Amino acid sequence: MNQSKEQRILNFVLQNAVRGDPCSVLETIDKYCSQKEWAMNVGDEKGLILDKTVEEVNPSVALELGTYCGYSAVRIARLLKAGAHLLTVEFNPEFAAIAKQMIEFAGVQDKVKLLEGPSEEIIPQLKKKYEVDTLDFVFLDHWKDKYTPDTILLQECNLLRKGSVLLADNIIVPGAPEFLNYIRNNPRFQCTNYPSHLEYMKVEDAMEKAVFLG
Ligand SMILES: C[C@H](C[C@H]1O[C@@H](n2cnc3c(N)ncnc32)[C@H](O)[C@@H]1O)NC(=O)c1cc(-c2ccc(F)cc2)cc(O)c1O
Ligand SMILES: [Mg+2]
Repeated sequence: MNQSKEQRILNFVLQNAVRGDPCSVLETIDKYCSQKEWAMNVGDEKGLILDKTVEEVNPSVALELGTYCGYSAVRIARLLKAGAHLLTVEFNPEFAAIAKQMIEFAGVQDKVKLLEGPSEEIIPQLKKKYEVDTLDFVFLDHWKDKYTPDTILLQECNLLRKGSVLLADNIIVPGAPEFLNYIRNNPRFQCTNYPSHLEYMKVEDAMEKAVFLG
């Protein structure tokens, strides 16, 4: 049975990146996806915005919705301080299996917990089952029409505290218009827009940062 694109990306990393070196894994994925096959990783340009936000927040507990191949999980985990960890949620079992291997090859598996299942089921389990108190940082990168319901769910589950930072990918492409409307008109969030480009393309995209005001 011929391989999936995601399996080809993983194989290219296993054959060309340096085991245990997260930067090498990120560079190798970016090389493959810009030169050979496009894929929906946050990529190197928007990745810099993600880096700066993670460094600014310096989270102890971070959540990512939409792991895909694990590119942004590796990107976030490589910046986490000792004792900090990332919970990343992916509901497609094939993608989750690829991401698990990507995270382990990069050597960040001790900082990342990959949770397989839909975000709407996992978010309500974070406190009791995954011993989360509150989240310092949330990266929204899953189905774009899930950004709003899951942001509401995070609040209902008391997972946000004053100063929790949300960062959402793909504000322009594929676009998250209802999320933008919700979050920018919600007095409990302070929003900042970061214009950028769609990963590996000259197409305009943007990220939106939203700080929860409590
Ligand atoms: C949605 C995907 C990312 C992943 O999210 C998982 N997922 C979903 N819903 C849930 C859930 N409810 N719970 C857990 N996981 C969940 C899924 O299985 C994918 O692996 N991301 C995108 O679709 C995406 C698409 C584009 C894009 C841009 C231009 C084009 F012409 C075509 C595509 C760019 C991007 O930057 C993306 O991020
Ligand atoms: Mg994305």
